[in-house]
Amino acid sequence: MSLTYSAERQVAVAAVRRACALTSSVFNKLVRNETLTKDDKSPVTVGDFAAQAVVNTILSRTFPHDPIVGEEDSNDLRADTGVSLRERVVALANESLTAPLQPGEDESWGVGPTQQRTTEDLLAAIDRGNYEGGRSGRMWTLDPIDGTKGFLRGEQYAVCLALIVDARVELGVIGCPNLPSPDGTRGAIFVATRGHGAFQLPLAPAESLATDERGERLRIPAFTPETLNLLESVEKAHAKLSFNEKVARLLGVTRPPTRMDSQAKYAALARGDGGVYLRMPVGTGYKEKIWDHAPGSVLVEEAGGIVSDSRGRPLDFGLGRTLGENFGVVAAGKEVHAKVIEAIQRAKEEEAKEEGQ
Ligand SMILES: Nc1ncnc2c1ncn2[C@@H]1O[C@H](COP(=O)(O)O)[C@@H](O)[C@H]1OP(=O)(O)O
Ligand SMILES: [Mg+2]
Ligand SMILES: [Mg+2]
Ligand SMILES: [Mg+2]
Repeated sequence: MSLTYSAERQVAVAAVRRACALTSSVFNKLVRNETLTKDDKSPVTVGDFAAQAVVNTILSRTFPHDPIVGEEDSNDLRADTGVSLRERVVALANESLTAPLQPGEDESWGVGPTQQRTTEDLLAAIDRGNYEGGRSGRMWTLDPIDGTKGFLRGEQYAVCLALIVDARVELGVIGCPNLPSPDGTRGAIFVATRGHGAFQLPLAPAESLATDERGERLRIPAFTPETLNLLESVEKAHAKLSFNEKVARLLGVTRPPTRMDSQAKYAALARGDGGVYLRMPVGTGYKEKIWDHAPGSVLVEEAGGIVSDSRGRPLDFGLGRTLGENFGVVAAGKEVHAKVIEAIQRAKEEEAKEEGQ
């Protein structure tokens, strides 16, 4: 029987919940000059930095020896001579960390409010995320705001955390503050432990909720070509959407794709809102990051699906901070997955013919 990782699950869920509350409140107050552009031209906000400081601080209290592969680092904040960005991050992180005990939190796992931290403590906490990754041992991987562009548009984004042991993802937690539910509310948290299923929990649990709540179990349903549709990026620079169109046609898909930012796509797939997550490289040599796929992959696998690259090879989380040689990502229920891999081959042949003309 596989390990249940109960302590890790409790701590990870609590950390993601606190970070989601933080990012939601930041969005409502965000001003233009609280966003920086990183060297790779992608945006990062005070919310990304503060959420990474909060999650890493919470993880490090219970698991002080676990390394963390986090997306952000503190270099730009330290270099910020205007002080304002840095101080905003510190204030936001402290507000989140010192907030009273939340429903669903269990102090016996070392989860709950902490003391105020200094600026240096919090910058160091962000930099706990600088682990290079690798094939052996335990490590966490964190994307404090996955889909920053979606976050800035007020659309989908996710706070994503996973525990990887010997290159295998054992636990994944995805907080989606803006994901709509059929009952008209917004926000949900998704949790999967390898061998123990995928679950959806309320983002803000009711006061009465027991601390060992398991939530609603998720299973990917069966699809026909009529009910199937693709889940894909909003940003054209992140995935080759013209290729997705070919694959959809070859699969006989008639419904339009659902475009959403972030690993909310994996969450939607796990609960049956869309049948295929397809992400093909745009050809710029960008290497996918482990924090962009680790929690989503265990969630979909535990909901009965398969996650691979576009050639059908498993994603390799043991190569460092990136997925290395994996080419694209395909996630879907078992039957659909095999058909998608086949359709990708045919779409590639079509593309080669078109280019040869
Ligand atoms: N050039 C790129 N190609 C593919 N993905 C990228 C690229 N630049 C950033 N990303 C990351 O892709 C993910 C978003 O993909 P999607 O379009 O599916 O939402 C994010 O993790 C985003 O980082 P970030 O976490 O900084 O938002
Ligand atoms: Mg980013
Ligand atoms: Mg990301
Ligand atoms: Mg991010």
